[in-house]
Amino acid sequence: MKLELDDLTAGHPAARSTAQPALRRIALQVAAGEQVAVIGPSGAGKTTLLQVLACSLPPRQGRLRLDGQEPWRLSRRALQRLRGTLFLAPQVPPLPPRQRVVTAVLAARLPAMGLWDSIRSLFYPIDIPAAFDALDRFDLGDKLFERVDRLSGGERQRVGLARALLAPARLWLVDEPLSALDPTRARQAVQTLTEGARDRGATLVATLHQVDVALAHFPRIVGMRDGALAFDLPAGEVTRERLAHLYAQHEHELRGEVPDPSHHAAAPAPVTLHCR
Ligand SMILES: Nc1ncnc2c1ncn2[C@@H]1O[C@H](COP(=O)(O)OP(=O)(O)OP(=O)(O)O)[C@@H](O)[C@H]1O
Repeated sequence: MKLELDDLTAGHPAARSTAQPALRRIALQVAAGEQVAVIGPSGAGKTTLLQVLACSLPPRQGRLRLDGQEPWRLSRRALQRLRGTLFLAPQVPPLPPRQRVVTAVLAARLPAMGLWDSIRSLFYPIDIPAAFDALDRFDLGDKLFERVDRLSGGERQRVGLARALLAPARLWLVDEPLSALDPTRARQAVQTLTEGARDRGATLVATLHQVDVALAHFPRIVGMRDGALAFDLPAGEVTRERLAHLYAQHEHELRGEVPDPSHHAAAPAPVTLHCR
């Protein structure tokens, strides 16, 4: 799916009237099948950007187009259909606690199911092998029939991500997918996500606090700060200086070892910035 944001401003309905908009005059184009990581300090507007792309928050000004269509000009039914082709993985996946993992994962397919199959799948999982496959790619095959409330936070987060592999979506919007994962699992998870999106030809936009993971796995990096785009660059051009500027006064949020691509010739040791 192709994304176009044109001079787009957006804010949350519950925000104070004196607060500046969470997104200010964003201009961004993402080609179908592209993979983009959005980084920036807390409060930069990363989640809000995903909410706008997921058509859950309308722009106040400017224009959003998904595959050339302006979602907020569509009929309610057409908007619903369009939403069925988007997959949003929020920071905390909304998994019903008493549900079995298999049912929770297969729920990702609901947008493509008829009413009867949707109801039936809540009681009799329709495609258990596919659920196992998706979970197994996140190293969770043994949790297939476990209840959601018996999983750890990191396991729940990976179940939420496994849903992407089953969703009938052309756009994956993944909000801070690694917050509950240790570094090894985080790298595996992001690898599975990027491969899964590539295999399906889906566009992938992920917000990430782990800058090193973003630079290692995503070809394009968008830096946000104070609701605006700070930069939009190939990963190889995101230097330590740019990151220092992006995270100025928020240095404690910069996580991971960030190699400086501008000094590759001198082959320096990676510089550890800070860990939260
Ligand atoms: N539901 C809400 N109601 C009112 N204001 C909100 C709401 N959600 C976010 N905001 C405000 O919008 C701005 C951007 O928040 P957003 O969650 O998009 O940032 P973020 O970059 O995703 O932060 P984090 O990295 O901490 O998740 C912040 O100033 C925040 O206070």
